[in-house]
Amino acid sequence: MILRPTAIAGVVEVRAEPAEDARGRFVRTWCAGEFAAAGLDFRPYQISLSENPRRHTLRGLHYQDPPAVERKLIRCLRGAVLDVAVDLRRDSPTWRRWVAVELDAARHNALFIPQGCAHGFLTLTGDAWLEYLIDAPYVPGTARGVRWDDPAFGIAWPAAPAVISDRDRDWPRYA
Ligand SMILES: Cc1cn([C@H]2C[C@H](O)[C@@H](COP(=O)(O)OP(=O)(O)O[C@H]3O[C@@H](C)C(=O)[C@@H](O)[C@H]3O)O2)c(=O)[nH]c1=O
Repeated sequence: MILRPTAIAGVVEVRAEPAEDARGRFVRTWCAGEFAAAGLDFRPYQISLSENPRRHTLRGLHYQDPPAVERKLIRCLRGAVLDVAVDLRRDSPTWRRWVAVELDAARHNALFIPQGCAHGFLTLTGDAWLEYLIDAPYVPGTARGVRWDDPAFGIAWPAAPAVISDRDRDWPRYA
């Protein structure tokens, strides 16, 4: 497992190092000790699955305000997505900057999103499944959002969404 920092502090791509033999592959996808060694004290509380049948489905951009903050590790179990994190920490040198990482089930890579960053993704294939490891319980009504196409961020999505929820289309602009 290789933890690769991105341009946003705390947003980390986790690259897998599969062990392969005649039977197939064995892939470590999270390890408390290896995360701690990289400065990430991340202990999952719940695991959730997001199934997206159609290509160019967009979900996000979502974040949580204190005290309902969460950190999450996101991996594509099937298909591929462009996964995006946006830095909403006003005291951060990369405030309002974004990073995008293609998560591909065949590569087993994942993206770690710290608290204070918004997250969203666009599916690049049909039938894209995302697994979330999240360090907090789900509390309905605590999700916040910003718009995927907000000019405050200028995210270079490779395509416009073909499927998006009304809620995600209508999030307020970031002030
Ligand atoms: C997020 C979530 C939703 N739900 C329920 C609520 C609702 O009935 C249904 C769909 O919820 P949502 O519309 O919020 O799902 P979705 O838009 O996929 O929300 C997710 O988006 C991505 C971008 C993230 O980063 C995630 O943290 C999460 O916010 O699932 C849970 O039971 N547990 C959860 O953790």
